[in-house]
Amino acid sequence: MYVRSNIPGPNLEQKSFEDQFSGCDCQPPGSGCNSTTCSCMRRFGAAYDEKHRLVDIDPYSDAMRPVYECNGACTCGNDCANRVVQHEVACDLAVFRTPSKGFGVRTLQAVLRGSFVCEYAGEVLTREEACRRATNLTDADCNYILALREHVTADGKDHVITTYVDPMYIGNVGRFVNHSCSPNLFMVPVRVNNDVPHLGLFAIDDIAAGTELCFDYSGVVQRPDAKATNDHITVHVAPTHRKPCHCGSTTCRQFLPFDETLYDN
Ligand SMILES: C[S@@+](CC[C@H](N)C(=O)[O-])C[C@H]1O[C@@H](n2cnc3c(N)ncnc32)[C@H](O)[C@@H]1O
Repeated sequence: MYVRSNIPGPNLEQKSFEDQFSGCDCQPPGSGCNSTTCSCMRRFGAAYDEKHRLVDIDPYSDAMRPVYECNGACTCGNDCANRVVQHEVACDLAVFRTPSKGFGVRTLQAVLRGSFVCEYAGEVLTREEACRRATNLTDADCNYILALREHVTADGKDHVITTYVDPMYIGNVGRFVNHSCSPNLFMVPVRVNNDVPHLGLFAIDDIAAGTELCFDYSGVVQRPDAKATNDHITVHVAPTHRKPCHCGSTTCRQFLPFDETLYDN
């Protein structure tokens, strides 16, 4: 089943997915939203430039400021520059059959660095449901479950917020985006109406029309000059769970990233 954006999976309340944030009172046309006057942008600054591209991109850093877009309670209107991921798929994409990775996605148009491409949308799962589904997969199945971990500091303490998204049964085109050890997309959690993040995929660099789109499933983007290494891959997992990677990159780590926490309950 197709969804534009994340929806609650079993045992998750619809309420958390409804409008919860208050809005700005900036006025259209052109919204007038900017990081000085707009209450949505004032906290963390402008995330996007006037061409709707992410500013301050550093896909290789594991620290990035949160992205909060204008939302349903704002008066600025749909043309506001602080609304990007909520507009869904942003360029012409085609799903195609790859030689060794199942289906994949390619862009039919050139994509500029920092541009939003599409969301990785699906059912948001509890940890228990994510583990149950992961454990039921056979080695031949595609694994679509993505665990996003956000490290935040609040009240002087460090917290990890984990969001499990599964587009296997219910999702959008993002479910067909394959892994690469030298990706051209990276994932940014973006919040719009509530605390449930949208998993936005953005271009790391300019991408030519016809290119396959991929992101690094580990959530860590290696610098282009990095040497191939398996260091970050947990070695004590059952080898049957580890799938060979066919990304073809010269810095390929040979196996797809594997999240053992989905198998340890
Ligand atoms: C999110 S799905 C991607 C879409 C999938 N290829 C399909 O046909 O629906 C993830 C699955 O795709 C396959 N896959 C993705 N990237 C791959 C890669 N670099 N090498 C081999 N298989 C890959 C694996 O089976 C993985 O579990």
